[in-house]
Amino acid sequence: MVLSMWKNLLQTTKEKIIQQRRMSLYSQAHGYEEELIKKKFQEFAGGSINLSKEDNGIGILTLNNPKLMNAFTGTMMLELQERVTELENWKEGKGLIIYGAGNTFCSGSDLNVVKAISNSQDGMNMCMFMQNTLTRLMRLPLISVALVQGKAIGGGAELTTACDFRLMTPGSEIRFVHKFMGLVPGWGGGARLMRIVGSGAALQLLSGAIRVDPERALRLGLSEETLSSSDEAAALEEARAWLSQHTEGPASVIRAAKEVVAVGRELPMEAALRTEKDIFGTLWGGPANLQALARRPKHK
Ligand SMILES: CC[C@H](C(=O)O)C(=O)SCCNC(=O)CCNC(=O)[C@H](O)C(C)(C)COP(=O)(O)OP(=O)(O)OC[C@H]1O[C@@H](n2cnc3c(N)ncnc32)[C@H](O)[C@@H]1OP(=O)(O)O
Repeated sequence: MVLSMWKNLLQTTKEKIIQQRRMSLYSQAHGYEEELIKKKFQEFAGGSINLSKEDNGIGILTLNNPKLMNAFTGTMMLELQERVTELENWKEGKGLIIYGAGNTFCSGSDLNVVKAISNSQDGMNMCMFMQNTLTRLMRLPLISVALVQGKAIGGGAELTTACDFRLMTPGSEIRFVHKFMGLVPGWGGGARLMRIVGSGAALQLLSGAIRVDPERALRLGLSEETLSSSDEAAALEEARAWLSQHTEGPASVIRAAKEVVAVGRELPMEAALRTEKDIFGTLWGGPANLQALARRPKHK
């Protein structure tokens, strides 16, 4: 009787944590009209967002619009939301690599779309749609990596900040060009950049639209490593190898490690501690814990 009660409590705790983390940032209460903007996005087709979920728990998400440097069309924004929902429901997932087709990352919104939605209502709905989607991406219980080859420009630069880590190839560049558009980041990239590199560096990168090459990115803590190859296939293999050192082990444990850091990143201290306690409770005495105790591992 006690065991089944314990299992039910654990399942409820897990579901509670997941549900809380999945709630969208914006709803109608914020004036957000999701169905309206989704309908508008449908008018701007082109490109795709492809997701491959592998048996080893690593997902590969490809931004696929190489003719336009992987700029986001309207349907690509819709597909990104669909892929994030798929990833939220992938219980075996441990890691995610996001990269662009054609040896370049992403040049932000398709400027043809930007021109067509330059009115306030559409612009604000696009902003809230992409902030909702990228916040959910950031909160996925997977360790995520943006593999930056070529250019990550504007919204593309913002997308890199929604990942836990960035890996860059020689000659690649992250650049927040928003000021040249008479804008500031709208996909949440300003708030996330500040938390990654600090307010001073974030303000310099935004106000100066500074070209961040791999060396500068390492200095700022914006990139973890500069890969050795610029070639698409080789760079992807290097990124897989880098990620695999962080995703080896049971999915339940890897996913919980990301959750603990994600709540620590976002919640006030006492709420983060209480949520960490809940996450700890989902693992204590669980299969991975009991198997480890049976093995009595030595960490020499
Ligand atoms: C909140 C996000 C924000 C918003 O939504 O308001 C944005 O992200 S706005 C968009 C910000 N992005 C840009 O301003 C990037 C514009 N593009 C470039 O600066 C360059 O294309 C660059 C640096 C990415 C690459 O330059 P390169 O010389 O290597 O290539 P091309 O410029 O010849 O580009 C090839 C081809 O792609 C088209 N292209 C590139 N980026 C976009 C884009 N964002 N939207 C639409 N089309 C884009 C470019 O026009 C070329 O096509 P072609 O038919 O040959 O002219």
